[in-house]
Amino acid sequence: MNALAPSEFILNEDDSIYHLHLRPEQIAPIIITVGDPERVSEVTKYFEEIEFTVHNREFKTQTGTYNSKRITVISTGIGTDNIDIVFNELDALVNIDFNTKKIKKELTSLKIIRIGTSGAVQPSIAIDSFILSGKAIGFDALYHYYDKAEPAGDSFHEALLSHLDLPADFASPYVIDADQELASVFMKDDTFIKGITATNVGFYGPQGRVLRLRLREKDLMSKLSFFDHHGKQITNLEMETSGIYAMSKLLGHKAISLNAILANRSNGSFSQTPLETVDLLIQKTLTLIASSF
Ligand SMILES: O=P(O)(O)O[C@H]1O[C@H](CO)[C@@H](O)[C@H]1O
Ligand SMILES: O=c1cc[nH]c(=O)[nH]1
Repeated sequence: MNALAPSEFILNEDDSIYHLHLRPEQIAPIIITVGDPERVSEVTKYFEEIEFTVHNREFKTQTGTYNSKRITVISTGIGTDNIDIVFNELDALVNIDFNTKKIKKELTSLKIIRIGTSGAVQPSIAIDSFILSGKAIGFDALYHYYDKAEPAGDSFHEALLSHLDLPADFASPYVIDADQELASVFMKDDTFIKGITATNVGFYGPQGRVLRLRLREKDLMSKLSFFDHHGKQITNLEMETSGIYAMSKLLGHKAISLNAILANRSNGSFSQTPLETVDLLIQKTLTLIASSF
């Protein structure tokens, strides 16, 4: 194959990749993603060693060692548009040769774990609990831009589309599963609830929040909470998981998303201890990584 053109595979003057500002040797095989750049050091404060800190725009990265395992922690900022950048560039860091600018023959598969915050849509899900997204429903359009082998008719997806019956000018929601192997490692800890996560394209209107603007699809939140396909219900809302699952599936990486439930939209409540809840999820995640990989 030809070398990738400088307009497609973009390197900075120091030969780091365009947005993340990272070089291939700076990436570990285990990646933790967080939304908030401030959360990166909340994870790495538990590391024995931090090799470096690189920060460009919303993308802050630290690689270090926890319990002798090399781990990279990176912030994605908010939204699946950022996920497109982070995942293409993380993949390029391991699967494109930075000298020849060609795709490597032997591809590397990363283990990727998101530690995020989220709002529950079912009344039974307690504030400050933890959900592992077994499936993600993408209300964003990211997955539609990439060529893929279409899955054979999935009855869950078909039932969801017909239940939601969205206007034709909304993106058509897509559904992608978590990596089963990684999910089973984390489900060994019975504090995780296995859920179905809706990833929305905004925090306000797209998640049914009304401040000053009125909504077009006024009953979208109740449609999400009442959807039931043979006992499978949508549990929570956030803004990155579908993109993470889509890009990981397309690129051959293994991903799971862990959600600290800070809001419950069905009863209007919000966590009294958001920082402590996220910290507990961080500690649980690091312990499971250390004991399982
Ligand atoms: O806490 P993070 O990881 O950013 O996740 C959630 O919080 C943000 C909204 O407040 C969105 O990014 C949503 O996905
Ligand atoms: O309600 C919530 C809480 C956290 N993150 C979201 O995207 N929504």
